[in-house]
Amino acid sequence: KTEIQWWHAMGGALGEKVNKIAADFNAAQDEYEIKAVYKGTYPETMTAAIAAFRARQQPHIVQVFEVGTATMMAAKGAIYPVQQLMEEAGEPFDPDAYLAAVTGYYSTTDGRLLSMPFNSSTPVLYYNKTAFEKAGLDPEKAPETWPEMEAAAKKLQAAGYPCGFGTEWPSWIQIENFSAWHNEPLGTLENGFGGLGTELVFNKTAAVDHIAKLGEWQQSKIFDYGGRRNDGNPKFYNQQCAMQFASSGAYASMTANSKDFDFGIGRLPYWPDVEGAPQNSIIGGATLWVLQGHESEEYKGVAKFFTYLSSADVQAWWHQNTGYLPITKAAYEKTKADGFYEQNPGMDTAVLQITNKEPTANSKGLRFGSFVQIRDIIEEELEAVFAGKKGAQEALDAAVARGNELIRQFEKANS
Ligand SMILES: O=P(O)(O)OC[C@H](O)CO
Repeated sequence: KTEIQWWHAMGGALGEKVNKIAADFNAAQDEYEIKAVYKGTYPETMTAAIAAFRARQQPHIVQVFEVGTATMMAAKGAIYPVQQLMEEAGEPFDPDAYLAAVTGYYSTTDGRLLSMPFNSSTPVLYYNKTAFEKAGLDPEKAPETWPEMEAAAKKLQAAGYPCGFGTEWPSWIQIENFSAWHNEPLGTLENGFGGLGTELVFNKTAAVDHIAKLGEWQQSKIFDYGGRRNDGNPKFYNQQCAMQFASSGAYASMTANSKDFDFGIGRLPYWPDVEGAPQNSIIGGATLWVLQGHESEEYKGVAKFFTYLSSADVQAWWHQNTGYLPITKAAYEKTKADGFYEQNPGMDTAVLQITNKEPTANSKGLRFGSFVQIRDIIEEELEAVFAGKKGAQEALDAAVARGNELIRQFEKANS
């Protein structure tokens, strides 16, 4: 059998599901063997793949989170664009079968898909329904605005919960998606889609007041910071925080870890005084990038695997079991026809939220060079606010200045 290496960043409950997809593909045919290998967090997996490429030990497929897109695009000799791969492997492929919000993020300006859609997500609000009942809140209704969030958090604290809400992925949810949802720019030139000359501007938008509020709320634990990536989720699992912002793709681990209470899923709240809000949220999660340097027979196997992975059955199963978006129109239609959303209220929140309105220049996604490093900078500055060391304006000014420096370096290296 021809072996194909797939490096991924899906641990825990998600890792088991990735292994099942690989095992099912391996059992469904006898020419190719997919070896799924867990390489750690998203940043660790991306770094490992870059190092492996330099040492000529690269896998065929690597899962890269959405903020690595501009960096991967710039690594021209290292990547094998998927649309080209599918054509050269003679594999039937229709980019229009995927949701526009997903293909738009991962295509060149002339509409050619670069990486394979797989696990796209968007942030949502998970809330403890049992806690809502105890606090006299309606367990069937999530707070819709930030003032409603504050009021709900205070009631939950009065009912004995130490913290109102926490957040996963602080920059992704509280800055990047916050900006799109409020139709505010993160940067110029359509958030970087319009060219490498872009610059960050989120120190001049509604994001400043929002981060100031989070800093203020941290004092009374209406909001309680729990760390980067998904490090804060245990505070929700152990019922310290009664609400948690997290990826729609956190659903599998939410289900596995929330045995003692029921949870509901709501949309991201918005500030009613910001015109245009709520707009639409943007996708996160990851796609599968194919790396150069392997045999054409192996790439045929990669193409066959991608066809399998994108089939309505596999995608609908993945979506329904993980909370990641149904990335093809067929998987979405199948899920509706299955009656899944009636049986699982809230599981359509993510797809409704990314399609809430026609995307604007501020809400179709972001494409900034070195954004993996910029996100670290943003989170470092946010942590200074939450620790009471800096004001929101000062911290976001610093994040923008430091981020723009990296963007200028990236522009120089790639033009
Ligand atoms: O937890 P995920 O897979 O939805 O990813 C969240 C962020 O988009 C990662 O950059």
